Amino acid sequence: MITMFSNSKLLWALSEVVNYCASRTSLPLLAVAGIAMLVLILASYIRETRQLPPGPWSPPIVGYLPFLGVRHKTFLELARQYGTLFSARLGNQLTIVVSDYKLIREAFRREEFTGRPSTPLMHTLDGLGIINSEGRLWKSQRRFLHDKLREFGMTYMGNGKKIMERRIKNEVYDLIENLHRAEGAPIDANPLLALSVSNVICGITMSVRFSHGDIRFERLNNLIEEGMRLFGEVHYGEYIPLYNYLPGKAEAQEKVAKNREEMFAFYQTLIDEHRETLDVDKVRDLIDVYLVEIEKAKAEGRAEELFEGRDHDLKFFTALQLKQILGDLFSAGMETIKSSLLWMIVFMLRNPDIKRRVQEELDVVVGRERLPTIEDMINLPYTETTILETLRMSNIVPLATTHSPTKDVHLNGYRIPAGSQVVPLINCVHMDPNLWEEPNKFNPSRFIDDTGKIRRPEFFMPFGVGRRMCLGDVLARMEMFMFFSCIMHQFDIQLEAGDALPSLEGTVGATIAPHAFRVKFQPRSPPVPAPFGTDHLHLRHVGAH
Ligand code: HEM
Repeated sequence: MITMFSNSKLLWALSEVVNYCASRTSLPLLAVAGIAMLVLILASYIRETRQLPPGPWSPPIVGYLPFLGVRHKTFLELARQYGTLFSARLGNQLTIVVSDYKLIREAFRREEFTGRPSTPLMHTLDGLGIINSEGRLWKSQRRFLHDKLREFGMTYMGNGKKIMERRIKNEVYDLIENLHRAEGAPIDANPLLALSVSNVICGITMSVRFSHGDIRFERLNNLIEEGMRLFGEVHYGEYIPLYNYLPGKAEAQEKVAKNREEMFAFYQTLIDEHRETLDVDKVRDLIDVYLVEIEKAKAEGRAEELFEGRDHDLKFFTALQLKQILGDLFSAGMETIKSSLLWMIVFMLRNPDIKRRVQEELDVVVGRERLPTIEDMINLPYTETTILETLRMSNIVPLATTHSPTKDVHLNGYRIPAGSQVVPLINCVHMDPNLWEEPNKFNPSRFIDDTGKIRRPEFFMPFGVGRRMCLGDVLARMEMFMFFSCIMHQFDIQLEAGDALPSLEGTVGATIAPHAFRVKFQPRSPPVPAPFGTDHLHLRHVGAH
């Protein structure tokens, strides 16, 4: 406690008095000095707590954790009670929740809010990668990835758009072929979407595509799913470190580390293969991009400085940072798109009028002779706003990622201490009746202005905002448009007679995804000649067929 308040000269002087009295064994003086010190500590604690945003009372040690339930829902309730900026102690972590869109924008544009909280999970990941890194490593990696991913087509500008469209189109055509195979019978679309969406991101990062029924893909997916479940199990340990020592919890933690090792072994095989065939003048994917950087740094004798000197495995050619980047992009780029597409299907099943309007727009603008392309996006405002409305209502990442101030800062008159966890409550912004008319109604037209153009209000923030906003938003928008428009163009999606409408309550995991449901993909007539039998660039199939 004394070290906690070491900046207070008065406390320091008092502690000197206590030490002096203790050395002279002057008991009455010692008691008085001790009490004075306790009073000062208490006063200082109260003063500091008073400067924090208001929030619910909570017991010591566990804080508000026992009452937390489903985090984004509980936070919504607390925001209604304590306002747009509130604080709550969760175990040993102070959490600050922001639900006013202007405050979220104000905070997240500031450099100080780009830190990540220091929790046991963050330590497992060694602060490497892009999602969990911070400081100089994050800054340099974010700039590097931003530039390199643009070169691979993650841009709306120039030739890049065409490159990316070609990648996505191939996966869309494969998906359509696979959906046709179901011959209109009810299916769970989840695994097929997971495969197609994974192939897009794995193509960009590792030149790998998986086939339907591929055991390596199933294993990777199982590892990710198990990772999510295990993360749920050790979740309290993020707030109460001793929790991880309870029976069963240490094993769960060990399993998290083991799964990560297995995934990294998979990436390592691919990295080794890339290294053997590397042509520095002909980079194929993100692995090559990193290998070229690493080779360059080695040749210039600055390998130790690469990645801010954090990747201690570089000298063993195992490139830990590269593996964490591959893992980050795979997990961030797969689950999000897949869940969003599943929600689009759910909303279409629940709103047949809107489904018909989307199909009419596609038929008029694209016609029945070909499939939609990225070029059509600008002429398909109703299709595009149906995607935006899905993002608004599904809130698949309701709490974005947790930020942590790198130093004490002030926001809206309150003190936000360094190291606290700052959470933007995006679901609150997206469902606020003061910002959206009838927020519970699925209405794509709310994104269309009087001139028929698409408008994106500044309180629409599915990709987060500020310096750490989503790095893959351009890819995400292209993918969602291509997959959704082509599915809607080719199929009429329907429920099996007697099946209940899929619920709007999602399953909380890495994203909020719809509960499992079955849907029929009825080919639309007249049949569309699709350019199937696709060209898969230079991608390599891995695993068994
Ligand atoms: C519908 C699809 C997606 C949604 C809704 C989404 C949403 C988000 C959100 C809310 C954040 C956190 C922003 C913050 O905390 O300030 C984020 C971060 C991130 N996203 Fe996405 N995302 C999507 C797709 C993608 C894709 C396809 C990629 C892959 C390239 C990707 C890569 C990332 C990365 C790397 C970060 C961390 C950025 C950083 O820490 O600097 N996301 N995303």
